[in-house]
Amino acid sequence: MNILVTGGNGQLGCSLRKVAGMYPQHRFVFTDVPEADITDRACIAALAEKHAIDLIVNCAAYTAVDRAESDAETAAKINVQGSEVLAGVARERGIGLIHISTDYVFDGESCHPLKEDRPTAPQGVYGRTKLAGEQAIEASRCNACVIRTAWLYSEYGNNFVKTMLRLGRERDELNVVYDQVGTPTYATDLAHAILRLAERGVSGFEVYHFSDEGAISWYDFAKAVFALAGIDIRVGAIETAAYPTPARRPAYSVLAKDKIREAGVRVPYWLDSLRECMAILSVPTEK
Ligand SMILES: NC(=O)C1=CN([C@@H]2O[C@H](COP(=O)(O)OP(=O)(O)OC[C@H]3O[C@@H](n4cnc5c(N)ncnc54)[C@H](OP(=O)(O)O)[C@@H]3O)[C@@H](O)[C@H]2O)C=CC1
Ligand SMILES: Cc1cn([C@H]2C[C@H](O)[C@@H](COP(=O)(O)OP(=O)(O)O[C@H]3O[C@@H](C)C(=O)[C@@H](O)[C@H]3O)O2)c(=O)[nH]c1=O
Repeated sequence: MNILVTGGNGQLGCSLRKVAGMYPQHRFVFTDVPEADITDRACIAALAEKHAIDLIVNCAAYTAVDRAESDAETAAKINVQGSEVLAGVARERGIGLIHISTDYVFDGESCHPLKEDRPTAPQGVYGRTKLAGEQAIEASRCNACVIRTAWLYSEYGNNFVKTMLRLGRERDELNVVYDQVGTPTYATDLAHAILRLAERGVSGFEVYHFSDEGAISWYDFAKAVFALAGIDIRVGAIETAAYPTPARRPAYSVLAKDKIREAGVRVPYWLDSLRECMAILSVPTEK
């Protein structure tokens, strides 16, 4: 398959680049804003034509959850219009689209793992624009698969693990919320999940949930990062009210993985994957 990856310089895009060599049967075309702005339909259509693309994997998004609250227009342009453009090109050319969405489409009121058909109710601009992106793809009637994931981290880009490592070097103590529960996802695991679904073929419109396995709070996640990194820091467990942010976040967003597991996707335990990522992060990289 010829696979066009958009948002290829983000953390998921970089993770796909890392694993691409393990899938020599496919030819990957990695792009980001300069070569393929997903809001530019002519550009995406031309790339699809030039590289005889069979499948688009969209890793591009506006992911600044708090900033989105005061920059809804940009968030909507990328997360909604961008999705519409990709779906339009996929529909026109009869090719597939794998699109990534988020646990933040849910309100967090459940206390059971969330299945794909659970009613959505995003609490902030980021979640609302991601949900509208999903809906635009479904409405286009292209062959598409939406994978909702959560708490993504990796050795690339910006994420909670790297923030904790930075704060751990700078401070002696830190407070982290313990009343928001979810599951971290190593972007490498998601990259493999995407390619597994790609190989099964994308037809109709399907939503899948994928995160790593388990359920923890951000506090537990921070503690695990510090323990694995050997960082000695006092970490206070606080409630969300004590850590005010512009965007509201779901209190519970553990995703049920039964459907994606039935599709043949492996779901690693969150701590095993965190160990894998931390081993890479602590290896000094050459300039
Ligand atoms: N990060 C997380 O915790 C989670 C992410 N997700 C979803 O997973 C997907 C991947 O996220 P992640 O890798 O973390 O995101 P990143 O923010 O790391 O990467 C997104 C990439 O998209 C690029 N981009 C932005 N606008 C455009 C555009 N108009 N055209 C093309 N590329 C563009 C960004 O470029 P630039 O940096 O220059 O803006 C960046 O390289 C997203 O759909 C996100 O919503 C879901 C759950 C959790
Ligand atoms: C840095 C920090 C954060 N927190 C809290 C704030 C928040 O409730 C929680 C997570 O913090 P962050 O802002 O790093 O994470 P956030 O940007 O909310 O992460 C989200 O990103 C988007 C893109 C998604 O799709 C989600 O799945 C999720 O991964 O931890 C603390 O309590 N103490 C701290 O020192």
